[in-house]
Amino acid sequence: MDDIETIMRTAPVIPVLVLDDPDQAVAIGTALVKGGLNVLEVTLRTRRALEVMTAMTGIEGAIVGAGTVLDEAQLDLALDAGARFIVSPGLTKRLAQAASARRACFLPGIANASDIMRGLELGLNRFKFFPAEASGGLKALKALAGPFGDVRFCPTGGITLQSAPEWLAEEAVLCVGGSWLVKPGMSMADVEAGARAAAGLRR
Ligand SMILES: O=C(O)C(=O)C[C@H](O)[C@H](O)COP(=O)(O)O
Repeated sequence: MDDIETIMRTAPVIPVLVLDDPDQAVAIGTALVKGGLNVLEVTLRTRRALEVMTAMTGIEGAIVGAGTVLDEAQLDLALDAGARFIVSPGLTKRLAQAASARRACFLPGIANASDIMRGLELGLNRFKFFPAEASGGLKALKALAGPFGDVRFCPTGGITLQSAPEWLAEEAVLCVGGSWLVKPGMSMADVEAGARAAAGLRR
């Protein structure tokens, strides 16, 4: 079975994907994996997101999870559609308990010390730091890492290929997430080249 730490350590960058066409999604996912980014977060923000995710689970080498999971119903739908991990922008007790009951690999979002403490009470210590730049950026992450020495993060929100290295240099950061890897109008060659650049970032 997967665990969230292993998934976070698989690649330095997790592409955050907003896709609505399963065929196009498979092409994009294949290009990302070819470029070296194996962990793919499919946000449940589009009408066909679950279908997209299921289609992408067939890509060889891909570890496909669901993002923007806001409640228990979405958690169940995502897991049933083949999600190997679940990302949420925030952390609620109900969602965390449902994820634990289903033994899901769960990466909830936190933005401050109280969020982290709530997560620790629920047995969690791997979090998405979201929205990373808007919540104070690297300065805030460094400050939060002080009192919570065993906690590790995947900062997401406002991060770019240019800013990713300084985040990844932090011991508390296992990977970063970002939507910059796939933007409308990009060719598959562009997606693959962008993935290769991101996959080459050092931690
Ligand atoms: O949909 C979710 O569940 C989210 O948490 C939001 C995404 O992670 C960010 O939108 C990605 O941030 P950008 O790279 O700045 O676009």
